[in-house]
Formats: sequence, C-alpha cells, structure tokens
Amino acid sequence: MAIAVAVTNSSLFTTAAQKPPTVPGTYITISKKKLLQNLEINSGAKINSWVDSMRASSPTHLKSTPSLSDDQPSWTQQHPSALDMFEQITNASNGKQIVMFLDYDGTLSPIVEDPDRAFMSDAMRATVRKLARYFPTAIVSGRCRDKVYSFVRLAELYYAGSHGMDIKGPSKGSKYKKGSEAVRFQPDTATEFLPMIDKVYEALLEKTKSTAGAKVENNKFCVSVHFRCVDEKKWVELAQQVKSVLKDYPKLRLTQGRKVLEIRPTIKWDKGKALEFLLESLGYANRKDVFPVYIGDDRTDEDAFKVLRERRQGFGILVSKSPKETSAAYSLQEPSEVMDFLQRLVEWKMSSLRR
Ligand SMILES: O=P(O)(O)OC[C@H]1O[C@H](O[C@H]2O[C@H](CO)[C@@H](O)[C@H](O)[C@H]2O)[C@H](O)[C@@H](O)[C@@H]1O
Repeated sequence: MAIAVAVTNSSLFTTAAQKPPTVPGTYITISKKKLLQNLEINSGAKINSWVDSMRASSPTHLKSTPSLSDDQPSWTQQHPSALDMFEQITNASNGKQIVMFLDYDGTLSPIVEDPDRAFMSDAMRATVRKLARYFPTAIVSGRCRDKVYSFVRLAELYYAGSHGMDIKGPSKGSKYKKGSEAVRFQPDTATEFLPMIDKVYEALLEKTKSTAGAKVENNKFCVSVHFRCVDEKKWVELAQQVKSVLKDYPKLRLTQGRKVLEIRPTIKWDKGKALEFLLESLGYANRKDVFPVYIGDDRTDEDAFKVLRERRQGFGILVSKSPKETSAAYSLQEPSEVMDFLQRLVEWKMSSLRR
C-alpha cells in the first residue's frame, strides 16, 4: 500500500508550532485516506488484506512508507525533529499552558518482544516525574490502565488506559488535580462491552494457542493479539484464527498497532476523544491559552494527532525511525530522544520561572 502525498498551497499547519520548515509556497498534506484503518472483520474481507496490513505494520516492509517524488520535501523536512525545532516549539507555546500527553509503549519504553517486560527506565521515570511538576501530564495507552500504571508508577499523573476508554486523574501529589476526588471516566457505551471483551479474550486464547509465539493480552476494554514473535509464515494462520473468533462479534472492530491486532468496541471513542476529555477535565475545553503536546509512536496515536490539528492547538510528535504517514507535526526517533525532549522542556520551564 503506497501512500499518496499531495502538495497543496492551503496549509494544514495552522499554528506557528505546527508549521514545518518553510518550503517556498507549498505545504505537504497527507492523503485524506483514513490513517487508522479498521480491518474488515466480516465475511467479505479477504484474509490476504489482513496479512498485507500486518506486514505494513512492520517498518522492515518498505510499502508502508509514504511515496515522495524527487521535487517534494523529504519526510524529515515535513516532520522535523522536535529536538532541532525546540526553540520554535517553545516560542509557539509562549503565554500558554502546555499540557503533556504521552503514549507508553514505543514512546516512554522501548519496544520489546515480551509485552509484560516493557519496563520504563528509572531515568525516564525521573524525567516524567519532573515534567509533571511543571505541566499537567497524562499517559494515554492501549494497555489496561492498571497495567500501564504498574509500569509508570507515578501517582501524580492522569492515566487513560484501553485506548482512552478508562480514565483516572492523579490520586495524589499533583497541583493540577481538580477538586478532592480524582477524575474517573469510562464511556457508558464502553462498559457495556466488558463481559463481551472477557469472552472474546478467552476465545482468542483458546483459538490461537496452537500458533507458536502468539500472545493474547486482556486490556480490559480491548484485547491485543500479538504477532511479534510469530513466524511470518504463520501470519495467515493467525489471522484466520482471529477472524474465525471475531465473526461472532459484529459489535467489535479490529485495528492495528505495532505487530499487534487490537480488538475493541465499535464505539466512537479513541485516544483523540480521551485527549479532549482530559483537556475539558483540566478546565481547558474552550480556552485559547492552552498548548497540548501529544507524543506517540503508533497508528492509534493518530486519532490524537488529528484532534490537535483540527483544534489548531499545540501539535503531535510521532516517535519513529522510519517515514510513516502521520498527522503529527514533528518527529523523534526513539524513546531516548523523547526523554531528551522532555528534559529540555523541564529545563526551559525552570529557567523561564527564574527570569
Ligand atoms: O498505546 P500504547 O501504550 O503504545 O499500547 C499499544 C500496545 O502496546 C503494547 O504492545 C506493543 O509493545 C510491546 C512491548 O514493547 C510489543 O511487544 C508489541 O509488539 C507492541 O505492539 C501492549 O502490549 C499492547 O497491549 C498495546 O495495545
């Protein structure tokens, strides 16, 4: 699947911080094709299209990279490093409240084979702790909220687990905590799905147990089927197993992350909605003086990047070593660069407070 990139004179980059370095007269827009594609679960969908999509989620498969012709700016010109653009970013945030949204896997912790061992380094934890002293900070993850909390272990943060379907505010220690009660939210439409999610989790465990390396993870409001450790020759078999379970659950949809199939309710809720909910909870819903920054590495993070573009506020930063179609304005290559960026934000804020 080659991704079309169109050149247009109308700008998608609406704030100073969202603008990429000037390429005279033109801005690049991504195609209007949906970034987060739901794989069709029902009978019409060909298993090959699932497997193609599974392949496309692997950076080693070049088909997933945007196709650019020679006269177009490179991907890194369109999505420059947030470290290189640090001064422009902080200038754009001037006089506004920065609010930080951080994805977990691949953003705060490096991608590893075993999802249960995706630990965050102590240095990253210390940096996020400092960050939360100066800016309201939320972790927004596809994982179950309790699980992501057990990795991050910072009570002063907001947490949105299960792709934003399970939100809880700081239990202590945050000056950004609203009122005496912690914010808690789960969309009603999502809670109705809990018994179904448990059933589908059990069914997927049973069905995929014959496929070596497959791992099924219960993320409370959604289920992940990991294929990172499955031999590529067995991907068709795994896709067929998952499809055979999901055909009985028309109210569930399938999306994709990094070497993972994600099964979730067909409700209009995603990381972008969670971002909007959190901004509202913090009292920034209709404020112009807010500057949200969302950092994430995955297709599911695109929903949040898009919300920021549509709100014309703040910007998204995609964590990726290779070019990918994205609505993020900037890029960082890996979690160590994320840590450097967060550390620089802390230092910048501390020095601006001393002035
Ligand atoms: O939204 P996120 O916090 O990025 O969560 C998305 C998925 O992350 C986890 O899987 C990913 O990271 C694993 C550990 O590095 C890796 O083994 C796997 O291949 C990645 O897809 C998590 O295990 C999933 O449940 C989340 O949906």
